[in-house]
Amino acid sequence: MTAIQIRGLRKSYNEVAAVGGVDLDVRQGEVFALLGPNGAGKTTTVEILEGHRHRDAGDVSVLGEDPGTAGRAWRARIGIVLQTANDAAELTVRESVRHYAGYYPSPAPVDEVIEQVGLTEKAGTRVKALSGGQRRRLDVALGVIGRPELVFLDEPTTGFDPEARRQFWDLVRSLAAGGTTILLTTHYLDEAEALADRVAVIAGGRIVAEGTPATLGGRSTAKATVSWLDESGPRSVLTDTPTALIAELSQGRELAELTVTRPSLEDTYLELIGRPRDLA
Ligand SMILES: Nc1ncnc2c1ncn2[C@@H]1O[C@H](COP(=O)(O)OP(=O)(O)OP(=O)(O)O)[C@@H](O)[C@H]1O
Repeated sequence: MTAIQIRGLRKSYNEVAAVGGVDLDVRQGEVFALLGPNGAGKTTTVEILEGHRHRDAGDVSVLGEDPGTAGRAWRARIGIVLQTANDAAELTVRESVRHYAGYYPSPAPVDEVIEQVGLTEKAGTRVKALSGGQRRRLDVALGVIGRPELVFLDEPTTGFDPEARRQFWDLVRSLAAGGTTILLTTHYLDEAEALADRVAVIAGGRIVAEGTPATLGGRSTAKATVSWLDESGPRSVLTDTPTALIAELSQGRELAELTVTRPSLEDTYLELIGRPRDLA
């Protein structure tokens, strides 16, 4: 089953193309990450999927409906984690989550969701007294309280400390394990690698690559770099067969400072966005 289907999506702002013909499928139950530099068109695409922005052209289906015309019942099936709304600062965390629960036909238990986002100790604290990272976790709680089938997470861990990021990743994994489809935008390549079943890279309003984090842009078949130190200094060779090369070089002796590396997701990503026109 397809949760999101996009065909030929276009959107311009005053003649400037923000999204210039995007095709994309997100399967039900998968965690899909949309990557791309600032201004690439991620937010525009996501806002169209959320029904918050009109498109100029193309077909879009989200949970079987066109977000441009879908009604309240559809809206209750999706969860949107906004980049920090500043309302309800006087309410406590629990009051705030309870308030949002009232908008949905079958919300999750309030305290369970507060626990899931790691805010149990802050449940009685006023929203205005939360730290930035805690506030962000509350945003997530508000986005998932309605037990959505599909959750949009827009740069969810910006400003999190490393421990909070790991906890947040666990939360995303537990949502995914429960069958929730997740569309994530992020600038953190390690986050995409840790969470996403598939990723797409968008640059200049077009998809320039799509695949699993392991195979994106031919990463899994890329040559390996074998590096070591010999009498003449540091050496490095790019090869398809690192094992054979090391066997030949070492002849049974130790090679100093030996490493074998393949392109990281970040290396591949940077290469992809550096020459999007070649690949489009
Ligand atoms: N309301 C708007 N009016 C005019 N231009 C806009 C508007 N919103 C976005 N744009 C332009 O559309 C392009 C795509 O913007 P978008 O916000 O979709 O990018 P993004 O990939 O989400 O970037 P970021 O990583 O910075 O959030 C940019 O060139 C941006 O300046």
